[in-house]
Amino acid sequence: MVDIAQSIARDPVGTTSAATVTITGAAGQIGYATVFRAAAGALLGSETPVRLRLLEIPEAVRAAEGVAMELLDGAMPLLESVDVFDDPTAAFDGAEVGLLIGARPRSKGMERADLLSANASIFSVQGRAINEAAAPAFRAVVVGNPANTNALIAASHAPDVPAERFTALTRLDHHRAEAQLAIACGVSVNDVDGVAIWGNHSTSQYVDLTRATVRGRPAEEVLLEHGHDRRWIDEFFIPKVAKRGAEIIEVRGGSSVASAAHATLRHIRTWLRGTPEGSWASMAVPSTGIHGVPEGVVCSFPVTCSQGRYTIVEPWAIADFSRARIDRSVAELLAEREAVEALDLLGPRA
Ligand SMILES: NC(=O)C1=CN([C@@H]2O[C@H](COP(=O)(O)OP(=O)(O)OC[C@H]3O[C@@H](n4cnc5c(N)ncnc54)[C@H](O)[C@@H]3O)[C@@H](O)[C@H]2O)C=CC1
Ligand SMILES: O=C([O-])CC(=O)C(=O)O
Repeated sequence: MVDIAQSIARDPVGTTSAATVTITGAAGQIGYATVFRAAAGALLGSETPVRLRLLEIPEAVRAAEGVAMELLDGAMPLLESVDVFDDPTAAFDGAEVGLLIGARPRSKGMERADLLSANASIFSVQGRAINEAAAPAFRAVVVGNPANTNALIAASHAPDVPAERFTALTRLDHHRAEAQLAIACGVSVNDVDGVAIWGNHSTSQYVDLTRATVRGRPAEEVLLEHGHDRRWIDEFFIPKVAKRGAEIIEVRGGSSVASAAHATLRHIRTWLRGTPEGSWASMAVPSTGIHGVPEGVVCSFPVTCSQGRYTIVEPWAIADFSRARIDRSVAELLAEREAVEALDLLGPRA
């Protein structure tokens, strides 16, 4: 079977064959915000037709059918088909891309760690379904929280699918960091580059500006000109980005939806279509032991992408300032791993 990334890379202008995309939690908020844009070309490009397979729990299947009806009502030229399932194995049949969104969101006052026991079992079931039914080229992004550890669980139950195909979403954090950096420097997001998110998609994440640039100059130098020193980065900027999810819940009255959908689409699009020359994105991926992060956790790193493959950026001399923060977030990932091991949720590949 042709890998969808190679197919897109080979023929970016017109005759790419349809891709099968499974979206879980399709009747939920992020699902609803994602499916229409996926059907309109924002996921795989405006040349690639899509076959959407929507997975929901039985209680929400009717709502998902309503979403499918609306998709049909859009008369969307790229939408080849849309089907609704409550059986994970049927939903992942032939899937080349999986957007694993379906899970409970947190509400006011909850930490993302509180979702571990509520959501983890979903991903063992889906990992097994993917192992059984997905296409050989399958790639997944896990959005449902705690996203990194849910991706680890899914991968552990899918031993026949390469582990590196299970990733988790930290692109939203990456976008948040770009936006806050641009605001602090009074420039457009188009003028900033090189931010990186390390570790867990949680408040322990390390938002790294050490390689970031603003109009090609070191971001820390430009921030200083705007009155923002290293202390400001540590005490204001990093927590601002890491706690943005809670701030949105506080202000909007519900967790991030459209920005999460947008980041999910960009994550897959970047993976399949590549990062611009000299630039990187942040993705949570199974650690290879690189950058001092042990194997056995799904950790966010700066990555470059080309032809459907991502590569964690080459190790650089990480300052003590950064090292301590990366290690703290990795320690949290290791603790989450221990917690799911204790719940017996890791599968045969663990
Ligand atoms: N990684 C990230 O950057 C972000 C992650 N999230 C997470 O995304 C997840 C979804 O958020 P929302 O869409 O706002 O929640 P929602 O409650 O609006 O929708 C979740 C949907 O998932 C469905 N679902 C639950 N269990 C399922 C299963 N086993 N199979 C298929 N579908 C299932 C529910 O029926 C519901 O329709 C939450 O866990 C949230 O914390 C949210 C924002 C950002
Ligand atoms: O904070 C939450 O619960 C939702 C989320 O993951 C985010 O907005 O980053």
